[in-house]
Amino acid sequence: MTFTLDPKKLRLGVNIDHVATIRNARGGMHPDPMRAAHIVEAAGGDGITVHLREDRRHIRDADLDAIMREIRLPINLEMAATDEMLEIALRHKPHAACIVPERREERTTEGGLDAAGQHNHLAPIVTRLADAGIRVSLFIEPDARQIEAAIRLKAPVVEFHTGKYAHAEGEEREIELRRIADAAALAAKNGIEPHAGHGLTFENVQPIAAIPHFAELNIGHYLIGEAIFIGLEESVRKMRTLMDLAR
Ligand SMILES: CC(=O)[C@@H](O)[C@H](O)COP(=O)(O)O
Ligand SMILES: NCC(=O)COP(=O)(O)O
Repeated sequence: MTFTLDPKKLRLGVNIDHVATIRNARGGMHPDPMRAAHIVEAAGGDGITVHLREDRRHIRDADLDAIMREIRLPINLEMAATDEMLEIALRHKPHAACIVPERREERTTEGGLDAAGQHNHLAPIVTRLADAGIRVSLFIEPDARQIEAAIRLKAPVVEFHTGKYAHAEGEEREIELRRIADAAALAAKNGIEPHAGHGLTFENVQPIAAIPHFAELNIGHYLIGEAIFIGLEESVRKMRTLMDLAR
């Protein structure tokens, strides 16, 4: 399926991985990530993000099959740069594939991809995804060296890892925010569409959403956590409103 994206809109991609985390804690089918994807669609989310981890700790292959079959929103598949994940992406042909670093023992994605250090490994993967019509994104740190590597790799999109910003406070947070804003400007100047994500919440999203170059934010863990208290529809709608107010 092809999508026409509104260049003026800051899109909200909702990462539904952690619905599967809760399901997997007990086995069985509840709560179903597909139901979450349908609610996101109804609540005004612009896309669904899933990270099919190598260890399948949350989203599994059958979830991806169902999402690709039934959901009418653009799907952003986060994937490690491995042969297995490349084969899965080429089989499903999602709207976008975001290449992320993965370490089996990490609790969550701890930083950006070393696109500069892994050029030779990443180049054929980026090319094969792009040749299949998949919009390739690289999940990188907001760092000029990594943006230059993305330019060399001809990636049309980068997603800046906002984890350091999300965990910082006071002056340190301001420094991280400036780093992200400068990186977004540099990417945009070089024809790369900047996205951002990781660790974003109702409290910290607005300064990121206010950065004019950003076209998309991908947010998951917090939205699913808040859904326990206010419902998923309200959680997505509230994030959407905060993002719109920041623009
Ligand atoms: C790349 C990234 O930031 C997302 O994949 C998100 O963090 C998903 O959750 P896990 O890190 O728990 O897989
Ligand atoms: N790429 C970031 C993402 O998909 C969501 O990260 P988080 O909001 O779950 O931390």
